[in-house]
Amino acid sequence: MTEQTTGVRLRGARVEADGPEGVVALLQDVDLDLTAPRVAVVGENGSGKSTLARAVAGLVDVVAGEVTVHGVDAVRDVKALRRVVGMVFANPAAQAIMPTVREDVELTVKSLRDDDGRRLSKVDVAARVAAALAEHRLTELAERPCLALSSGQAQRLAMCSVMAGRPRLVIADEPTSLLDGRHRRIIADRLLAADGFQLLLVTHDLELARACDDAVWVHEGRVRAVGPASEVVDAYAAFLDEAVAAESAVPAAGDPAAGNPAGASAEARP
Ligand SMILES: Nc1ncnc2c1ncn2[C@@H]1O[C@H](COP(=O)(O)OP(=O)(O)OP(=O)(O)O)[C@@H](O)[C@H]1O
Repeated sequence: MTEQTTGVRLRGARVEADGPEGVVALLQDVDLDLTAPRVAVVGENGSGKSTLARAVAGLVDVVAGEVTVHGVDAVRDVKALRRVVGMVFANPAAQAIMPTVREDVELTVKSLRDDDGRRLSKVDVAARVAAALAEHRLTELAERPCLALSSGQAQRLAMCSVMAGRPRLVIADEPTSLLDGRHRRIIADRLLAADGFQLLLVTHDLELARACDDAVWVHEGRVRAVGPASEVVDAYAAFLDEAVAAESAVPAAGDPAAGNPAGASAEARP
């Protein structure tokens, strides 16, 4: 068997969880070959996007099938997987490990090795940490305790610490959800540059998803569509529009606007 050494490959992947009525599949029959530099993952709440991201990151048990990430068997060799994958979680507060911003980035940089497999010198580490902090507009916050960061600052730190590890695959789960417009642009541009890494971007931000090369639409734990981002995102957006239209056509109890085409749209109602 030839091994795919770039990109992400899944074959028949299945993830399960224990539900009140027994085992349920959170993901099933997932076959994907993701080789584009930037791949968006879209889908409704609870469809399985984060589960897919976590399966690729080796953070959930894949009970059946194969997952290969840049040549690494993600199901059986999680230690090797750690060297090629960096993941930014939807909840950045859970991500910082060290007491201060600088130390958190430093921890990642210290794990790097030079081309000969040697540890980096102290001078090198300090220079790379300073560059990473500057790139993510965190220099002024370098000595701040991680626990004192605002949620948007914590999201930027999470991104900075992951990027500083120079992973071949960056998995970002809603990386801009907590950011103001300026920082959303900065982080989005950095991610979409996909400079030296492949990006797997889980997002509800369809503008961001469209800016990727390819997209995967996850629906009820299965891949509903995969292909060029503009096509997949357009299909998903049309599905959402239809779902909203169908819902607003059904009168809800105590809601006089429901079902009235001249009334408030579903989005406009609280
Ligand atoms: N450990 C678990 N045990 C049981 N069910 C789980 C578990 N983890 C996730 N789920 C369920 O699996 C489904 C998919 O969850 P997932 O977080 O992957 O969705 P998502 O597409 O990322 O959603 P969102 O857009 O809301 O973040 C959801 O119904 C969720 O409740």
